[in-house]
Amino acid sequence: MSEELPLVDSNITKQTFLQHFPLDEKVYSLDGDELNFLRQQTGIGDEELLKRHILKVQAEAYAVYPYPCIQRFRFLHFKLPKLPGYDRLLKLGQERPDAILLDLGCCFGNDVRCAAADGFPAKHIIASDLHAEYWDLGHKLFRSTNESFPATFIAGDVFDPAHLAIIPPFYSRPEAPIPDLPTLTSLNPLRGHVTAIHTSLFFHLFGEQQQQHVARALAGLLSPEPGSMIMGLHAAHSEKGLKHLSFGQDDEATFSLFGHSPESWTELWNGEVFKKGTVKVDAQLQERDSDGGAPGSKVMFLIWCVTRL
Ligand SMILES: C[S@@+](CC[C@H](N)C(=O)[O-])C[C@H]1O[C@@H](n2cnc3c(N)ncnc32)[C@H](O)[C@@H]1O
Repeated sequence: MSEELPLVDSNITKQTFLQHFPLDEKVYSLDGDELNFLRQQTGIGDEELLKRHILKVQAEAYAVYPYPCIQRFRFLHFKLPKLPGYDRLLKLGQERPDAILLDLGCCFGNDVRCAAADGFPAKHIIASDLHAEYWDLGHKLFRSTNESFPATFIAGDVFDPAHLAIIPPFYSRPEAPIPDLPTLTSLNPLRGHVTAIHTSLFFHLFGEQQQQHVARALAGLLSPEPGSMIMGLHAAHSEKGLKHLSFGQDDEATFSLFGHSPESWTELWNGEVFKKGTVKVDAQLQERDSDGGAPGSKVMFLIWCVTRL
């Protein structure tokens, strides 16, 4: 298994996360579409009861691993539905009978649950994460079962070749047939068959070489059909490199975060990962609230989509 959170300096440990990100009801926020979605999915109409339900599941998830995004309730907030390629993705789900959507680093899976509610066939959705517990907690959070939300979950480490090995991208249809999704135990049999891959708040967990590794590994899964896409958002920089950012509720520690710029991210996908000219890369920076810094502090996020031409 890879070591988790290699982005943080080695002196920052799980213990340090717990110290700097104590669970705190005050950072709870849920409104608009996300509140309505949670109400609809859970059947809990009362806002206070819903909040108690969420806090209970959050505490269980935090005990699995104390990700700042769990402490900051990011698992309730939509990422995929707000990405520019989302409508195209839903269309692919409707138009391609064999369309498959993969969410990598899915955590509770709120984004793919929204895609399913918006019409992407749930049986054609694969979600994957290092921690299977998060997926189970997703069922608890959304009060669902494998029957009511029949997406396939596959636990695994993205750096484990037995789960996801690096192979060159496909430029013609793979010979191997599409596997029976519910029987999958790793991502490898999906090579060349995945129509759309979503991965948010994920790449920034890793350094430069690991980001390149993940990009190559995902490229080998993507279908060669024009329009197939890989998309997501994560913290990045206006210039490629390592940056020291303050860390924790009180900004008292620092950590270094490797980030691509929109230009270097585009070059990575169009030329290094895929043959130049075979994909279109949209990548733009947006300033957003930081999950890692003190409340109110901002970081740049890369919002991106790689589409097969
Ligand atoms: C910061 S969370 C983001 C979750 C979700 N995508 C979101 O946007 O809310 C990162 C997720 O990546 C998972 N993860 C971390 N390292 C991983 C690895 N090596 N392989 C697979 N998943 C990993 C974590 O368990 C966690 O659920």
